[in-house]
Amino acid sequence: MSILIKGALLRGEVTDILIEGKYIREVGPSLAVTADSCLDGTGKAVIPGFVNTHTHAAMTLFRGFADDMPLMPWLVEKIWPNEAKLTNEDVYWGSRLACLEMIKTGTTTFLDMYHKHQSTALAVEEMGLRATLCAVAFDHFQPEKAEKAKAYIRKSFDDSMGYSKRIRYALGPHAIYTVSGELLQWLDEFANENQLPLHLHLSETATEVENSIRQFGLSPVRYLYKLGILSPRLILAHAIWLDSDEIRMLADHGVKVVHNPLSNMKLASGMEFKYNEMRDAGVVVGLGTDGCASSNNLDMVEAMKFASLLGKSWRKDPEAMPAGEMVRMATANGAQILGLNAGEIKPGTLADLSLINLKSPAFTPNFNLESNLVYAANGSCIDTVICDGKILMQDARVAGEEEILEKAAAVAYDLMKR
Ligand SMILES: CSC[C@H]1O[C@@H](n2cnc3c(O)ncnc32)[C@H](O)[C@@H]1O
Ligand SMILES: [Zn+2]
Repeated sequence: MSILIKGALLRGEVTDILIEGKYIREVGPSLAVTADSCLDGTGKAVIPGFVNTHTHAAMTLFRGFADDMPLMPWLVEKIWPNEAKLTNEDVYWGSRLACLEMIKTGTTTFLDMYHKHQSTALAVEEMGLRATLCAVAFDHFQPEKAEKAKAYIRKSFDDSMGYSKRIRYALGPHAIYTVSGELLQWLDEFANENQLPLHLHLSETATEVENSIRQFGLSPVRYLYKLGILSPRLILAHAIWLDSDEIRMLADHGVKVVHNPLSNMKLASGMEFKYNEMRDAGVVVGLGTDGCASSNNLDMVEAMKFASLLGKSWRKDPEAMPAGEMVRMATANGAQILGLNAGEIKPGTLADLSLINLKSPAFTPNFNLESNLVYAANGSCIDTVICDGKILMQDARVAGEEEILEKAAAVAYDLMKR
């Protein structure tokens, strides 16, 4: 199967793009080739698909359910009691809704940490996206729960899941306040043996850091260092409350970090994400939305804008976090974090890309595409999405979207009544 995109704007030039199978084969002006199908790129710009490197897809079911609260009361009083009631069917429809929202806003890949990840896998398989899905682990410092968590992880990776290569797996210990050091070390060893990423919430709030010092005698990154689990496989979400030595330790061990500006702002977890310091130290930083119960949507265009404006504001520096770096954080950096040959439009990379409709106020005039994308637009500018060489959305329409909206709303209302 081949697709020819004709006459789209790429890095300021009118360009053709030939996709063959899963890959971008050729990029250039007026390609003299034929293809099975042709997309008219006139009045459109092509960008790499966004890589959302931290979310909880099925939390779409909790959108608008528990707003205006700080992290721990929000989790303990509102979210966890309802997550305890989730069925596979709930997670499946919540994940289908998340995939729909991601496709409509130009995301082609996501890193997910959520319960019943096999149901998310089914949704991702059907919706055509690419994802790395964490098998999650909690033990709340109780040895019998740690044994159950280990058995769950072993079983998850024994079962042959039989999905396409678009779906990969990872381990998702929730946080250092819900997972014991012993279980974290076991998971790290399992991740090492099976070449899996390990994804963890860390240093999200000042209280988490204070508690870590009280409980373990060390700040969170130093605690992970002592446990011996800082490694290039480790992907940290949030990582707001870090000092300069901790940033150095992350860089030295090749640890990756994901910035979640909307959730950090809405839960008032912290503003001072030290992007410049991490970038300068050599830490690869990706961008995430977090789940819809804390960021309320999965729009990576909005996340780029919030990341940039928040970074400029707290530093009192308008030069901080410029648009071009935000686009890289949301695309190439995310692909690098997940070990994917994607995130750039060039021959040989995976055909994961979007077309922006430029015929809109946000892109008029279009002196600078990245500026308009980050500072003026939102995810509704996306017209066409291709993932793994397949068209998932054309003319801003995704097949079956009405049914997904209907079913996801029904399971969300039913969950709250249970
Ligand atoms: C291990 S399943 C994922 C778990 O994480 C919870 N969660 C969602 N957002 C956050 C956040 O910002 N910090 C910590 N934990 C979060 C989610 O509700 C699931 O229980
Ligand atoms: Zn999270």
